[in-house]
Amino acid sequence: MKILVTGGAGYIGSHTCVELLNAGHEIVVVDNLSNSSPESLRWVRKLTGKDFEFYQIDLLNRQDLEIVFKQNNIEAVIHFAGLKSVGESVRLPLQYYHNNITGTLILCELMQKYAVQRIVFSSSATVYGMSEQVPINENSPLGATNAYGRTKLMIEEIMRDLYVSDPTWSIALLRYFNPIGAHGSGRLGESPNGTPNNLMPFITQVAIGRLKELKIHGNDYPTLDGTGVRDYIHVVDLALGHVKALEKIMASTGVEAYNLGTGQGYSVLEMVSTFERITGQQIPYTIADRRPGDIGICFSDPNKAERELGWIAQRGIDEMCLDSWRWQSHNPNGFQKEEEEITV
Ligand SMILES: NC(=O)c1ccc[n+]([C@@H]2O[C@H](COP(=O)([O-])OP(=O)(O)OC[C@H]3O[C@@H](n4cnc5c(N)ncnc54)[C@H](O)[C@@H]3O)[C@@H](O)[C@H]2O)c1
Ligand SMILES: O=c1ccn([C@@H]2O[C@H](COP(=O)(O)OP(=O)(O)O[C@H]3O[C@H](CO)[C@H](O)[C@H](O)[C@H]3O)[C@@H](O)[C@H]2O)c(=O)[nH]1
Repeated sequence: MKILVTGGAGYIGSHTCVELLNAGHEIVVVDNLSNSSPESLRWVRKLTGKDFEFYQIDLLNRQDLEIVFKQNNIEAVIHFAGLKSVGESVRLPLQYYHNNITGTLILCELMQKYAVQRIVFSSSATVYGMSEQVPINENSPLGATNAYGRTKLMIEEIMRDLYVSDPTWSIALLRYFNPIGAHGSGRLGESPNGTPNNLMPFITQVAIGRLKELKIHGNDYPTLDGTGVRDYIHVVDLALGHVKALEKIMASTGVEAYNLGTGQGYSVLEMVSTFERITGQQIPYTIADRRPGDIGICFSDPNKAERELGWIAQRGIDEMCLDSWRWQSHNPNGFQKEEEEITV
């Protein structure tokens, strides 16, 4: 029996593949490589010493995806595949709705057809919208401020309807806070296309000299130093959360949302000074205007995941910064090939 990992070549997916294989699961990966490189899967194999099947397939192609279900004995799905850029989703809403929602519908239809009724879905803290009440627990009000966030909310609702229609489904909706960091080997990490939107890849690209300076988006929020506060979580902890969620959905039916965060908030300036202290690199910055749509403070109450999944984030902010930097310094251009010469 195998676990189907959609979007398994991506940032969080590839780290989760490592932890699934390390935990003794067999996997099969589907990814269209629209935002990733097959290099990540090569490293997953190398780091774990285990092999698995990879299908370069688009979820929107029902015929191709059905072949995966026919050729493999799948017992559960971890569904990462989706487009994730907030700004792009505002410009290209139809593309986001089509890819994320239609892709999920096709996946779930095939799951139903092949009686695979267990799924772990990549949701996001973005489903809490502009909520300024912290810590945020799973019962906090939901809302979306952009098309990307709305796809996550809609998919959560679709999954709830699916469970109502058939209570043999078992579904975990994992609401990630801010994943950063990289595999401790420095061989797997986040490899954004173009200029990064998110804080940590921006910081590491300043440190490596690809970008000149960080622009801090606002220093007039009601936080300790005025800059935005977020709940950063190490991607390996996040990956381990998927292994725990998988165990949970294998053992029971239902549909449940879980926050995956540390429960601790750090400001942008705290992130910059921690990164500088841990890596010895200087991060020049300027203060710019607030970024439209940003909130001041966002951090999780992660207790439900601890209680019900037996999961708790172990890695602190120092390790997150160090691992992000190790990845970036080993791979100055991400997965864009120059590292080919590097030997392990
Ligand atoms: N990284 C974050 O900050 C964050 C936060 C919250 C939620 N999430 C969600 O977690 C999931 C994984 O995020 P990530 O950071 O690893 O992103 P990523 O872009 O690195 O990974 C997503 C993968 O899905 C693939 N993909 C996209 N559309 C596809 C399709 N139609 N068919 C097949 N493959 C497709 C991409 O090629 C990519 O490899 C996404 O659903 C994202 O929305 C991410
Ligand atoms: O160049 C930058 C980038 C970010 N920031 C600040 O750094 C903090 C974190 O910003 P990110 O863009 O890294 O993360 P967000 O919390 O804004 O958003 C991310 O996490 C959300 C979940 O909380 C959603 O999943 C969303 O899709 C994802 O991009 C914010 O205060 C932001 O204003 C800067 O100052 N400069």
